[in-house]
Amino acid sequence: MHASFELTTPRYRLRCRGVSRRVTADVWNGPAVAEAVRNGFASAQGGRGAAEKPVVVGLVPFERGAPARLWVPEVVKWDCADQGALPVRDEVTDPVSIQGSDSPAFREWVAEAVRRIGACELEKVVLARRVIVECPAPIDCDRVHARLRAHNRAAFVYRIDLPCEAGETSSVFLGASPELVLGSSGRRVSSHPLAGSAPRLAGSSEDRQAAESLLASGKDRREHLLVVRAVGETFRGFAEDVEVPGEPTLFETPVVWHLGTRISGTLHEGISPIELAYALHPTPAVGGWPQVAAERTIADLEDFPRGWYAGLIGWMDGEGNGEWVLALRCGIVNGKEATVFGGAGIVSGSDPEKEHAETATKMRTFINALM
Ligand SMILES: C=C(O[C@@H]1C=C(C(=O)O)C=C[C@H]1O)C(=O)O
Repeated sequence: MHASFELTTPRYRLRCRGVSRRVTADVWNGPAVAEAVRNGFASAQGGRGAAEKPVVVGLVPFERGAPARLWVPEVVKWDCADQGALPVRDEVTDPVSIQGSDSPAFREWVAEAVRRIGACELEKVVLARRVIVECPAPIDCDRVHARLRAHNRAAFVYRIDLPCEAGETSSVFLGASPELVLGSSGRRVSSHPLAGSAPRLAGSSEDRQAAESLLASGKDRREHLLVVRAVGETFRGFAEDVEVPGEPTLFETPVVWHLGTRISGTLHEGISPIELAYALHPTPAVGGWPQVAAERTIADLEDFPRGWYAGLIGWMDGEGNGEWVLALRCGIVNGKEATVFGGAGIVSGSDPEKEHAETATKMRTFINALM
């Protein structure tokens, strides 16, 4: 099977090919997945066609309970992060059509979520929508990938071949995520949840003003705090010396400002980081709070399955090192067509028009690389 997995971060570039061992992760249970990963490492070690120091890479879907796709690749290549300018062919691609760029349905979902929040059914839910871009010729994934990397140097940029369902052509999942759900270095673990967003503005003083207003916004701070509280609580169940800063800081991508908080700790002895990743996911940065009510609201309102969007993408080795990031600012390319995803956190006081605009801003990360 031709399985290609690439992750470029500010610190390294990981490129994998082929499948040496599959890791069966059909049950949504962190310890069981950790055990399957350990078995994958054990059987890959010394096995024919295995990489020297095996890693497990793959994807965990958004939906709790749906199977993850994890494997030990055959060929693993580590490099330094991209240095200098990237060669990017910059011819313009005009799409044939863009479906869903204006979504009255999304505004209705937001209004309905605000109503449910007002009725105390939940405090926060992240609602997403998708746009389908059709291009005149098959989309050049190498070009989109190079542009994502060139434009998003601080991001986790990924490119993964998605398996084909019977009768379907294969598709490629590409994106530039700003959000680390779990990084681990031995037993040291950290997370950098983001929630609360404002679009970047053209003038530098206007842009700075937008950032300061975000930092001062009560609505965005509440939205952010729900995520930080949930991630901090989960960390405390799995780690010691947990540090949760009291104040968020500003985090920028080329298109949007976010509020972010870096949470850290030391994993309890004998716990695999994948167990903590499973316990964290999906955080209220992409689901909501309380979790079950938010997931029910997403299932009730959104009209498409999220699949890998808002899931986890990452890698880990047998020594506790790894990084799992959120599959955001992404699209799935299939021939001439790209399906692009974007979501926004809804809390009391959310305005449907502004949330619609926020999802469009987030989708620009991918669309700017496509066109
Ligand atoms: C849901 C997305 O982004 C998430 C939602 C955010 C928000 O609502 O402010 C911010 C960062 C992400 O955690 C997305 O990019 O699709």
